[in-house]
Amino acid sequence: MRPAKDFFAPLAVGAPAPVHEVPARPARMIHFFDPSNPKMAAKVPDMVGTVDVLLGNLEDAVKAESKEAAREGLVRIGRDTDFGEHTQLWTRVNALDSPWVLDDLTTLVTEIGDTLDVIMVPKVQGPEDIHYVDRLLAQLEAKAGIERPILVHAILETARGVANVEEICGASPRMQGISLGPADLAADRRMKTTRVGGGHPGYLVRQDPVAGADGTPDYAGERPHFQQDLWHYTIARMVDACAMHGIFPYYGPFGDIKDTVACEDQFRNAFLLGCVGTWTLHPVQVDIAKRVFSPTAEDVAHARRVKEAMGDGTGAVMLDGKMEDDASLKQCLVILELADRLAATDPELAELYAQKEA
Ligand SMILES: CCC(=O)SCCNC(=O)CCNC(=O)[C@H](O)C(C)(C)COP(=O)(O)OP(=O)(O)OC[C@H]1O[C@@H](n2cnc3c(N)ncnc32)[C@H](O)[C@@H]1OP(=O)(O)O
Ligand SMILES: O=CC(=O)O
Ligand SMILES: [Mg+2]
Repeated sequence: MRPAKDFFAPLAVGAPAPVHEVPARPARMIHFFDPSNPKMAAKVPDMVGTVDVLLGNLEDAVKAESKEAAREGLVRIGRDTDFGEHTQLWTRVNALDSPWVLDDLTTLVTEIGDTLDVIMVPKVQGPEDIHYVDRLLAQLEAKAGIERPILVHAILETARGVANVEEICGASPRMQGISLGPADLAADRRMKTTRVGGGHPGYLVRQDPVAGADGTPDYAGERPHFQQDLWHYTIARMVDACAMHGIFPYYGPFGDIKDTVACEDQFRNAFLLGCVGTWTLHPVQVDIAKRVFSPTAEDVAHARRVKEAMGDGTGAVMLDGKMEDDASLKQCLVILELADRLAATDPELAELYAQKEA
């Protein structure tokens, strides 16, 4: 165990000092692209300013024969693209047990380390994986003369990772956040869904049978049933672990690209539970993520009214027939803080929230 006094010490001579607080930069959508795919790569410059995060993916979904081309493509994109003030560049490197990850980390940090904000590490099993990446990044940062630490984001996609999620979140001051990886997690847990995220029509609860004419339960009769969320437990656990450690939770992939309705539902469930963003795999998912992970103008206006009505923040008041008090004010402050942060980088939202105020 690293004692508290050493937690924020750089892990290599010459490496930048770790951050004490993870910067709360908007990351409503982490937009995945394959840097080895010329069509997708060509779209990156035009996406700057339209998405919060562009992520050059090197892991799953990139063919083995294209791993090197993807790495080189990302280096080119990192060097040649102006990401502006508000779009971050992240990468997802290959898994720690793969033959590619050492070259991914070495190449990316030394070639474009000053442009990369966050490195997403897949299939994290426990804090030991983060410790390995932490020390290696410090050595590479020192070698490359990088002045601010590159942050680390873990994907929660193994049963062992879920069991260790609190320790993973607290493993390093580099930890920026965690994403749910429902596809690998389903496989690792031996769940019986073949979908990439989202619900399943078989996972449901059904209303009790009503009594038939003879007073006994009519098991064959019409009984409403409701599909449940397969991912609720894991997302809730991830949100608690992240909140406890002051880092950020994210929903991951929603693979049914054509089902934009269910995608929006899944994103909104994650938003309501505390996630700050999601992955977007296709351009069609970007606006959905932007809409869902930005508070509505109505929510912001309501939060402002509660804040106003609560005066010094203590006591209880009635507003529109509902009780508001110190705790509900805190809920409203979460919305207002998020709205202010997003409005600072998104002029459309700034205008929307200001209009509602007027
Ligand atoms: C499940 C576990 C995980 O690890 S999920 C994370 C890994 N997976 C990914 O990163 C997948 C990323 N997305 C993709 O590969 C593609 O979007 C997939 C799903 C294959 C669909 O591609 P495609 O059949 O070309 O779609 P399309 O014809 O509707 O595309 C229209 C135009 O948009 C482009 N496009 C597609 N996806 C992206 C993207 N992520 N970023 C930027 N551009 C994208 C396509 O190239 C196509 O362009 P054009 O109009 O032909 O010039
Ligand atoms: O990497 C993501 C997943 O769902 O697996
Ligand atoms: Mg995965």
